[in-house]
Amino acid sequence: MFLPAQPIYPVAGIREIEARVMPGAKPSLMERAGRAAAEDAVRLLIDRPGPILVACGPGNNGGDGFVLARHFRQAGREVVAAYADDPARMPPDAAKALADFRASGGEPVSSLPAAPAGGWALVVDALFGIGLTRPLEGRHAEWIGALNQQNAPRFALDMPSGLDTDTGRVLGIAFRATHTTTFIALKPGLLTLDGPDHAGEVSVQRLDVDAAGWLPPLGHAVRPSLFRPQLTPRARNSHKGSYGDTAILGGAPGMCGAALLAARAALWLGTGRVYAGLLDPRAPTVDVSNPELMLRPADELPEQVSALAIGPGLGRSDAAAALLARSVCLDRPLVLDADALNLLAADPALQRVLAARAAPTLLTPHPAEAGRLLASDTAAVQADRVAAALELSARLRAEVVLKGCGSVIACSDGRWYINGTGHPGMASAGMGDVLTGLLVALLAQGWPAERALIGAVHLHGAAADRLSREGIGPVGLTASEVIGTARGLLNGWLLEAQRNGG
Ligand SMILES: NC(=O)C1=CN([C@@H]2O[C@H](COP(=O)(O)OP(=O)(O)OC[C@H]3O[C@@H](n4cnc5c(N)ncnc54)[C@H](OP(=O)(O)O)[C@@H]3O)[C@@H](O)[C@H]2O)[C@@H](O)CC1
Ligand SMILES: Nc1ncnc2c1ncn2[C@@H]1O[C@H](COP(=O)(O)OP(=O)(O)O)[C@@H](O)[C@H]1O
Ligand SMILES: [K+]
Repeated sequence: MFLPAQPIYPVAGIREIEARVMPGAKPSLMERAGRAAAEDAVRLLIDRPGPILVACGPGNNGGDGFVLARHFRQAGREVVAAYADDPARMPPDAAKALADFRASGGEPVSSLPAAPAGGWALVVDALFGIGLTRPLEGRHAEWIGALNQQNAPRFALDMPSGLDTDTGRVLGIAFRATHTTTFIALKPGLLTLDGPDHAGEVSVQRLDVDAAGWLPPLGHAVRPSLFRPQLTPRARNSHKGSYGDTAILGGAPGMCGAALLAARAALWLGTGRVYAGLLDPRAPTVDVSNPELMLRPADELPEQVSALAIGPGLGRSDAAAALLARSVCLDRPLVLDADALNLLAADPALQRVLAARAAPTLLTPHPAEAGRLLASDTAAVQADRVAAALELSARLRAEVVLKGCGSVIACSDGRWYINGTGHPGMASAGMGDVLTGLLVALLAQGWPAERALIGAVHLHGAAADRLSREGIGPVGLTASEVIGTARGLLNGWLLEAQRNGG
């Protein structure tokens, strides 16, 4: 279960690795890629008779497509390869793949044929991979539009054509794959923004290339192995002081629920004692469904907690700003969320104080909050989520999660992660507050900042995924429901870790 985290490389990294593979290596990378993709495709073809359509593009991605097409031809399968670019401009490996396809008796057609009566058995996109440099238009865009209409499994080689490899942005139009086989290693664009909607199920074919051996990766896809060292059993001889105290600050008039959600999440995830400091003078003094919580006026909280979170339902009043300024000065692990981030964005002096903190700072912005913090906007952040998260992390010397589809976690030393759990059912009010509560709970129990952030983000999404599998979501999933399931999952991982060697 605790599989190693998979490396992720942007285009520049893949190119660097590719350049280090011995030029004359046999079989060539393209032969390996086309064959490996064909092997993955066989799985998609089970019980699907009929011809395979392979759309090949002008570069090496097209070459991979011709290798795949040749393998299927040689296996006796009917294949139609569509190719309408200029063979004179083909890179040498791709030209050889085309020649080999012809030598096997195949001949490409130059327009995209209509589907046969029984439909295609499989539609393969070998138009563009990591070499896409600009938005697709004209014939290429038309082909992709037509391929997306086919009622068959849609299989992308390396990248769905039209998806930007480094950012997951759609450049004009993009192939909507049900499955993608990507070569050498994962790429950010498969995992964040529009990537997951276009890549479908992703399989990595390493092609016998030891990518991490050539180029130590800065990026990884999140797996529980990244926080496995924290999954240790509780000492029998322990007490509530052993599991930390935490305080959640927020709860302005009309927004107490946000702070209570975070506080509940912190309690249910194992914090020894949880305080909620509420700004609303008419806030409840007890949470009847969780009377374990200690509700206090925001300025009457103990300051010596193990970890602190500020932001859920905080608002932007003067009192909120004063509370934030005080919190930033406490020498404790500190999570900033929601309006704490908005107040911070408007206060450059406070940003300098924050960046000089000795204790860990963790920021949990969604794209709009990240845009304000970077003095840019949501669109600029979404245009390159990894870069935006890294910039924020470096500027404020903080660990950052940029939330949304494929949450990006950036660390101030330049390493980054993309989380794969979670779904659009989480786009519902209060979900971010629950993440803040999970995170501060792990910090209070002594998890180091980076592992706590990775663990909380992964757990949050995994809990929502489990609920969805049970029919609780995606539609109508509530943030409260995620809390109990997250508790169950964390306990499950703890048990699993003990079974696998304590
Ligand atoms: N790296 C590896 O280790 C391995 C790589 N392999 C494979 O090679 C792929 C990378 O190949 P690649 O570099 O030839 O790029 P690719 O994606 O085929 O496209 C480039 C072509 O598209 C063109 N073009 C670009 N944008 C365009 C647009 N909007 N509209 C129209 N044209 C556009 C561009 O032309 P230009 O920009 O020069 O006009 C050029 O002709 C990689 O994804 C993988 O599949 C595997 O074989 C083995 C291991
Ligand atoms: N489409 C999605 N896919 C995966 N996770 C999502 C998606 N939409 C929202 N989420 C997650 O749900 C949470 C929403 O947080 P946030 O935007 O702060 O909401 P709120 O302010 O309502 O609490 C984040 O952790 C985010 O990553
Ligand atoms: K492709």
